[in-house]
Amino acid sequence: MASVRMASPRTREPKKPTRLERTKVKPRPPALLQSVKSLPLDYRFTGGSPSSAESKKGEPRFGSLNEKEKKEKATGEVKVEEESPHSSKSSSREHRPPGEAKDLDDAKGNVESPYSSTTTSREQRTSAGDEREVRTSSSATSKITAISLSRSDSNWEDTSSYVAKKKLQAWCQLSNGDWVLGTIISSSGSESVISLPDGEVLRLNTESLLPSNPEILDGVDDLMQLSYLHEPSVLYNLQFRYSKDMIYTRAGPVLVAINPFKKVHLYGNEFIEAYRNKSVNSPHVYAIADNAIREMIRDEVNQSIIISGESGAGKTETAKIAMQYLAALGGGSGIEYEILQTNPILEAFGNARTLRNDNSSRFGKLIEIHFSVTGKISGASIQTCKFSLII
Ligand SMILES: Nc1ncnc2c1ncn2[C@@H]1O[C@H](COP(=O)(O)OP(=O)(O)OP(=O)(O)O)[C@@H](O)[C@H]1O
Repeated sequence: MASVRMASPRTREPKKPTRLERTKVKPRPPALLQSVKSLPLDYRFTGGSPSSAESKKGEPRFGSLNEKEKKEKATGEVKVEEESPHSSKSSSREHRPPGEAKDLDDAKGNVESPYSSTTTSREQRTSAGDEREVRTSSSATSKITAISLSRSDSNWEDTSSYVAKKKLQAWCQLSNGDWVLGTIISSSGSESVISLPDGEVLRLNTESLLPSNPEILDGVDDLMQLSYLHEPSVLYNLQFRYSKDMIYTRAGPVLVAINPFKKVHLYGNEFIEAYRNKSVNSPHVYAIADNAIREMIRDEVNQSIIISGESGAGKTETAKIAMQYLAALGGGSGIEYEILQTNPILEAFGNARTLRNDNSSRFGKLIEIHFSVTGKISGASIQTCKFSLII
């Protein structure tokens, strides 16, 4: 027996998007990046890894690009649990990544994607089985708190000094919390003079500057690839990708998703086939679901996918997307269609409009999808629960 569990619990969150507005990340000079609000000053982010933004030839492309951008470059059970404690954080920038968006353009037949939110996923394994957690958070205005790093705890002093001496670009945080990428003009002693994109020149403590990653790392699909992992670098990378409709980014085993609040060409049969055939390796919910079902069949161990995030982050939609993939791979008997059709019924009775989400789930869900030995869906069960926190 094996099972894959998908859960989307809400985490506590402030009532309104406040932190995101505090961090402003400005794109590199050549890039069309816009300043992005980030977490409060007392927050620090640490990112994951880099990944090439460019998609491989022959692979379906993810994310839609405008013309200008184009030019630029067994036996088991699957449990789907959905709750919705609002708690995911994320911030967004208006930087746009080059690679994955192109994949989306090439992908045709993504007619089935009414989704447009961001999500984050994690993978956890237990002795009883594999467990994955997916955290979702609202788009550009959400905050990313999963990875935090305090400056005081970091050892950027030496690096900052080097950056200052080389007159390289560095991140500096303004009094309002916004992050700005500036160019170091000079550095003497503990002070550095930095020029901001808007022409403003500031004299700051050299130690307060954070080194920027080389441009070649802009838009990497895994935050782990970033040379410098700190709040502005993570925010910059996420915003860069988001601007290219690349809403999914890896942070090691975790999948970070930014809610686009619009239709993105990332879903549909063509993408499902692409991930099923392993012809594409871009971060995606499909990839998470694919790994879960493959490991379930291979190891005969139940799998869990946990989706978490604040209200409106896209947990419910992400769960649907994952179920869509599982149904496509394990379907055939027709029961998968019935399972998918439970969503509108549950939402009709259990959803309500809130300040944060017009279609907010007012209950938690644990969906179990059972598979036969051959890997086909044999049944499912859905459990609901109340939320202790109602916003
Ligand atoms: N992948 C996506 N692509 C496009 N839009 C999305 C996507 N995910 C979410 N959205 C949009 O965001 C809205 C909120 O998403 P969703 O209801 O899934 O959030 P939630 O985290 O479940 O919220 P709550 O906890 O309040 O139930 C959706 O109605 C949809 O318009």
